[in-house]
Amino acid sequence: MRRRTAPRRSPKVQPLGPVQTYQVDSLTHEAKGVARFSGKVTFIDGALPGETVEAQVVKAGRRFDEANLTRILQSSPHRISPACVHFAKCGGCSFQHLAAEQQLETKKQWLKGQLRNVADNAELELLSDAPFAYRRRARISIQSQKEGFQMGFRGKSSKNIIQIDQCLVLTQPLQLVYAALKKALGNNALTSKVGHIELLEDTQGTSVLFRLTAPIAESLQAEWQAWAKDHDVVLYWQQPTESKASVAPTSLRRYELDGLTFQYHPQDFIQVNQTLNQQMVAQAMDWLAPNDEDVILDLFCGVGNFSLPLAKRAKQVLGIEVQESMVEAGRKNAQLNQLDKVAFLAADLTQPVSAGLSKMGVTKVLLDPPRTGALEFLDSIIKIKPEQILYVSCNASTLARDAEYLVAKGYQVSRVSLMDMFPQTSHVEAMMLLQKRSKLKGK
Ligand SMILES: C[S@@+](CC[C@H](N)C(=O)[O-])C[C@H]1O[C@@H](n2cnc3c(N)ncnc32)[C@H](O)[C@@H]1O
Ligand code: SF4
Repeated sequence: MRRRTAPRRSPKVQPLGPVQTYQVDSLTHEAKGVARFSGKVTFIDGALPGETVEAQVVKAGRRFDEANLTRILQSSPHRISPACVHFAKCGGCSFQHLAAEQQLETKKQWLKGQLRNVADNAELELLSDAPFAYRRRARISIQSQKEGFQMGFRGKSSKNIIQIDQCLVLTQPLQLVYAALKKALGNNALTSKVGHIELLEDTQGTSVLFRLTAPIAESLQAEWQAWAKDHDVVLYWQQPTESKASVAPTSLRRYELDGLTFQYHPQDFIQVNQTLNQQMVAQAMDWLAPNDEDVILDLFCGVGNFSLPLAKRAKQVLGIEVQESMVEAGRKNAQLNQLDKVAFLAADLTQPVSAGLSKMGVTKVLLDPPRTGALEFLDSIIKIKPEQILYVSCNASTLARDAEYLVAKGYQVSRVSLMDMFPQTSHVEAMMLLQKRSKLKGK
């Protein structure tokens, strides 16, 4: 018997509010203008501090409203014309309407505000580089439609894919690959069998990884291999049944840093901004100043981006990472670079690690956790009593939370730096050096 399905309830659509005039006071870290109307906070997409704008409420809440900018009555002196034609719709960038130096100022203020309880007096140092053409990795979405296909990124205010012709934050070689791909995919049988495409640029050149949603014929695969050869691109395929593409050891990727070579699978984590990564690792070596008496833990170590440079300078280094495949890559990278003072361990750092860490005589700890931070592992770090902790963070609020915990347990913030890894976006990366308080007092 056929089951009757309940009629789908359409989502409740809120009626649009009237267009009203707002004075914009400040900017959220997600680049929304903050204004008040009759005392109620309103977040206005696209509005800048100091501006008088007209906006229409699109979502009314109990505590705040969200509104769309309809007209700028008085513009901010820091407003600029976005360089990318897709900026209004594309969810990839949020700050292109704000001058580069003001973007940095906004990020500095946001980071300072987050760290006010632990580093109120610390001078905020800065690492930054080119405002565009910095992304050496990107994930492109593909959506096949009757009338053609969409290739691009998710939209700002919807999950829909926005058709992108050129993305200015990609490195120049990736922009060329993107354009060539877009041309070749038009009307090609592959288009309806691909969900995502991953682009990568490193010391090996550029690569394209197709994440297939359905198997494809060998002849089609051969056709694309020929395309890749013509465009000097390495091609990888992730089959619909695979969680990661199968890649032969001879086809692994490589990048270089600090005179070292790092080999990795094209889907392993690597830092997206190559220049900033070089500056960041150099700064970490400078601040932590590893020497031949230091025993150092590199937590959340990936394929050894910090562990190997540390191992060039320290007595002993242990890198810990949850992904077995990256731990294995770290070990191979140590061999590749003939570094024998570094070991790697696979462990989940949301749990205590039973590897006798407190007996190692650890002097310094470097940690670079994901956005969620490292709260669960902080007690384990404190137990080891390192003299210094270098915290690399991609989320200022979890950094602030973790730093407050460490400060309460006897550490003191000595240096903080904003690292502008992702210009034009609201992402804030930071580095913080903490010293054991007794050490600072010379006890
Ligand atoms: C921000 S990346 C940093 C990687 C590396 N330090 C680098 O610079 O390339 C964070 C790393 O933490 C790892 N990770 C995430 N959750 C983890 C966990 N619970 N335990 C251990 N490692 C974890 C990820 O696999 C990733 O490699
Ligand atoms: S991510 Fe690329 S396409 Fe999207 S707005 Fe930024 S520069 Fe333009």
